[in-house]
Amino acid sequence: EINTSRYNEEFHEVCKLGDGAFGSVYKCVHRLDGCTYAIKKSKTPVAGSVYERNALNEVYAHAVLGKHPHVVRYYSAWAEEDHMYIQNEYCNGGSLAESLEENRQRGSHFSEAELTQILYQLAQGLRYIHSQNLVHLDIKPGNVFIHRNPKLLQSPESGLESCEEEEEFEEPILYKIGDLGHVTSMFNPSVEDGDCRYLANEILREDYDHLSKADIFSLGLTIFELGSGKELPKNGDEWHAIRRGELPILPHYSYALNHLLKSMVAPDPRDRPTALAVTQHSALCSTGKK
Ligand SMILES: Cn1cc(CCO)c2c3c(c(-c4ccccc4Cl)cc21)C(=O)NC3=O
Repeated sequence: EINTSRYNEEFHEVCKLGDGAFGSVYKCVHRLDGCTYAIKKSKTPVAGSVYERNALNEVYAHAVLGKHPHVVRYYSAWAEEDHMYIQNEYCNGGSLAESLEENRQRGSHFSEAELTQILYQLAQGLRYIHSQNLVHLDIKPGNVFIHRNPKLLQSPESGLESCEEEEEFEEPILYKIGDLGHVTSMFNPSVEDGDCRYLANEILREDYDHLSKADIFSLGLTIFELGSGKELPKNGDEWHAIRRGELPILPHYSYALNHLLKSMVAPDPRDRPTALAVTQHSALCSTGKK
């Protein structure tokens, strides 16, 4: 029978979700369990190349980072017909990069409540990754995927009370850290620079003594970008000004949130808060967490 590949046998391909240097990602339905997954299909990397190391890092990281509400879940990986496949949890709400683009086109921006909710959830995800002595090293809007919980998006009067007890305390919208291709060990790192717009200066200078704080820096700039709606610089004077700690104030948001973001992008990584400290910050006290 033609195409006796695991991919075609086990999955029905619904549509392409994205393309990139890495390969292509497809939305697929598993023929047996009926669930929807995101499957990345990439060319088998050349043995011994940085691509192979990244591909293996990604699978090792997913295998270690089991189940967490704010990290995209991994199910399986396999190789066949000169391609590598990784089967991940499908998040139905797109990425934060798409949300950012929509806001730019509509001229709208996230509310303080939305920003603090995103920051709180992603800081929880980083707390978990760092607790496994791993670092992500490519936190950015394009690597944060959104999952809208349809059951919980209804308004309260529409029979919400009918659902299970614990569901009532779930967040209707979940933000999940994805794309673990740059993940490496906190203490025995093989660092592959992430997107330069979100890259901490010390990483560029190959100072890997505080890698978890590079993730905090990237998260701070990610939230700043969502709040400002403006493109972040890739290089030049503006890029260096931010790395000197000169972060513009976001007028639509509270002093507390602006102060927290400024501390997250402090020039000295030791001055930046840990992921745990971010989740406990006063700026996230009311709206940020349940
Ligand atoms: C481009 N693109 C769009 C989506 C759907 C967002 O609503 C997406 C996903 C993933 C990934 C992904 C990223 C990096 C590695 C592997 C995968 Cl499957 C890429 C995705 C992933 O792991 N889970 C996704 O939902």
